[in-house]
Amino acid sequence: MTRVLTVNPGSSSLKVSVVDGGAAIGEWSVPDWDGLPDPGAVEAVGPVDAIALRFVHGGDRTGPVLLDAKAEASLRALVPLAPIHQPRSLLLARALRTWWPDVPLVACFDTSFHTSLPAAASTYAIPAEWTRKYGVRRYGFHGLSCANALRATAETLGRSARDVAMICCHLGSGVSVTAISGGHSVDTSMGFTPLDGVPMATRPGALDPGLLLHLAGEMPLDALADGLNHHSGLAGLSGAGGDLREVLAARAQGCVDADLAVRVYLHRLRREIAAARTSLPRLDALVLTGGVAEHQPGLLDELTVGLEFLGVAPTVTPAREDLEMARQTEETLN
Ligand SMILES: Nc1ncnc2c1ncn2[C@@H]1O[C@H](COP(=O)(O)OP(=O)(O)O)[C@@H](O)[C@H]1O
Ligand SMILES: CC(=O)OP(=O)(O)O
Ligand SMILES: [Mg+2]
Repeated sequence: MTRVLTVNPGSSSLKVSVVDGGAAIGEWSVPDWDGLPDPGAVEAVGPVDAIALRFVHGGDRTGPVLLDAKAEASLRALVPLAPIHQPRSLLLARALRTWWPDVPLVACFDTSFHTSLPAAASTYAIPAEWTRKYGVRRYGFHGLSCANALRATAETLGRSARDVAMICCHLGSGVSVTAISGGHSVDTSMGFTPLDGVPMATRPGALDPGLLLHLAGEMPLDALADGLNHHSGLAGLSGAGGDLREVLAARAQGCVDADLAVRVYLHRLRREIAAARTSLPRLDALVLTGGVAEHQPGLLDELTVGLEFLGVAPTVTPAREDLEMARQTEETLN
C-alpha cells in the first residue's frame, strides 16, 4: 500500500491531502492560494511514498507520468492553454521537489479522462489544415473529478463503470459538464482551454468567435486574455466577486447584477446538461460535484427546475480528485 500526498491547485483554492489505503488521513485547503502548503503540517502526518500533483493540461497524455525535467518542460509549453492553472502547478512542482527530493512526483492530468472523446466531439469545425498545422482539439478538463464521480456512481448503482451512462457537472470555481458512457468521456463542455463551456467564477464560458474577433479589434490581446481569464463569468457580471457565496448574498440584498449573473449561470448550465444528454444512449445518473454542488443546495434546487424531462433526480458526490490522483499514482508506481 502506498501513502500519497496529493496536491490540487484549483483556480480558487489549493487542496492538499494525504491518502492512505483509499482514504484521506490528513487534509488542508488554502483558500488564498498564493500561499504554499505548510510542509511541516504535511510531515506531521508521517512520511509519504509518493506525491501526486494535479496539472489541468496534459496535452494528449492518456494517463499520469513521473514528473522529470523533460515532462516538466513539455508541460510548461502548455501554460498559454491554461494560464490560470498551469503556472501554479509548475511552481508547486519546484517547491515539492525541494521539500521532498527523494519522493517520486507524479503528474496527474485533468485532460487524460477526455482523450477518449469521439472525433465528432473533439474536432473543431475550422479548416482541417489549421487543425493539423496547429494541433488543436477539444481537450476537456476536470477529468480527475469525472473519473472519481464515475467510480463513486458505479459503486452506488452496483454496476461496473462501463455500464453507467451519466452526466457529471463539476461546479467549482471552474465549471464543466461531461457526458460519460462505456467508462469514457463522450462529450464535454470545456474545449481547447478551460475558458469554454459554462460561465464560471471569473471565466465567461463559450463565446461567439465573432465576439472575440470584435473585441480583439477594440483592445490589446493581453487585456482581452486577462479579462476573459480573471474578470468575466460571475465576477464580471455581478460586480460582487466570483465566489457564489458572495454572488448569492448580493442577490439576497437585491443586487440586480448579481441576480442576472445567477440567471445566466443557471441558464447556460441547464443548456449544457441538456446537450450532454444527447451524447448518451440513456441516462442513469445526473451527478453534481465540486464546491458549489457540495455547499449550495438551494442553488441546486433552482438549477434542476426545467430539467425534470431528464427523468433522473440529481445526486451530489464530493469532488475527491485527491482519491483519484492517489489511485492513479499507485498504478503508475506499481
Ligand atoms: N463551505 C462552503 N460554503 C458555501 N460555498 C462554498 C463552500 N466551499 C466552496 N463553496 C463554493 O464553491 C466554489 C469553489 O469550489 P471549489 O470546488 O472549491 O473550487 P476550486 O477547486 O476551483 O478552487 C466557490 O465559488 C463557493 O461558492
Ligand atoms: C479546469 C478548472 O477550471 O479547474 P478548477 O475548477 O479547479 O479551477
Ligand atoms: Mg477544484
